[in-house]
Amino acid sequence: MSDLYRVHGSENQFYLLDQTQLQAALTPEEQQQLAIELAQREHVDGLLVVDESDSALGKMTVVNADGSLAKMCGNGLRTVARYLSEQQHQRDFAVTTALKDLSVAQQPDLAPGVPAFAVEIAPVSFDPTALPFTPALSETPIIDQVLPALHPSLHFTAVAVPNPHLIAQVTREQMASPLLQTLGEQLNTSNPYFPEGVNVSFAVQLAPNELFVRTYERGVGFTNACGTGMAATTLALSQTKADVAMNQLVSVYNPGGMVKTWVHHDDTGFWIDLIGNATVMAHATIDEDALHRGQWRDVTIEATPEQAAYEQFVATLPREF
Ligand SMILES: N[C@@H](CCC[C@H](N)C(=O)O)C(=O)O
Repeated sequence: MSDLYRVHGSENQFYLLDQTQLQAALTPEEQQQLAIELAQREHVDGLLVVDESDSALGKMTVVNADGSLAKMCGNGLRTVARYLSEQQHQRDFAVTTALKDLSVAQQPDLAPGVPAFAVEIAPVSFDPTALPFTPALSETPIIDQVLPALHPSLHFTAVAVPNPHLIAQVTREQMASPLLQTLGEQLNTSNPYFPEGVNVSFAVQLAPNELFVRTYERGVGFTNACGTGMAATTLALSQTKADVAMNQLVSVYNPGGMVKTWVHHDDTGFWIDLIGNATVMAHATIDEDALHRGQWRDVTIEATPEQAAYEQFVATLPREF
């Protein structure tokens, strides 16, 4: 039998599979099939696959709900960090991701029974080829720019962290409107601007260094929270809005809870710390052959007490959305 864990960061939910514990690793096609099956049957946002790494404590691969691969996942990385930390008894280490080994570190619990981790979000690029977006949208980096092809007045910033994000600060009315869904769907189906799709985030400023962010994710659709989206949004607004500061903690609320972000900059460029919960909701056991066939059948799922603790924590948040 093999073990999987249902995990979440800010209710961005995944199944986590440690391939090093299997008799045979899943092929990329099998991982893709399994992610699609899990999204359909268990309504999670994707699959996090843990492998061995030559240069870090472990390696994370992110497979979206539609089977596409993601270059990074901030909420997912916190849960992988917790898994590796408990497995290998370390608190401060690195995890290999698609483009870079990223630093992760255990943090004080957010509340009783709510473990937390900080993860590095990097590398960061505003270069059109890094997202990528086409000259039909803009020939230069998009920073606080009106894009008439997308909307007559919103100011957008596009940044890869390294997965692609398009961000706009909006009013509460715009946040409540269907605009985010319309843009998210337009830019994540065949379109002349973002050939590989893009995560689209809207942000409302609640107070200085306090944001509410909602994201329509590439390969998924609406999520409760997108960790890289909240990190990218803090970075984008810290460059263009006086009310979001670099080198300070920023609170980012989302439909699934809240995280803290911190934007850094030095000679090498930008990076962002993302701090939030890493919750294990359930432990699942399944026959390894079924996993290889992408069949989520005859599974035993046992819930942990952690979700109740998380919901109690969220109930204490001063939420306006
Ligand atoms: N939810 C994630 C981001 C997952 C990847 C995204 N769907 C993509 O394809 O870029 C996060 O917490 O960062």
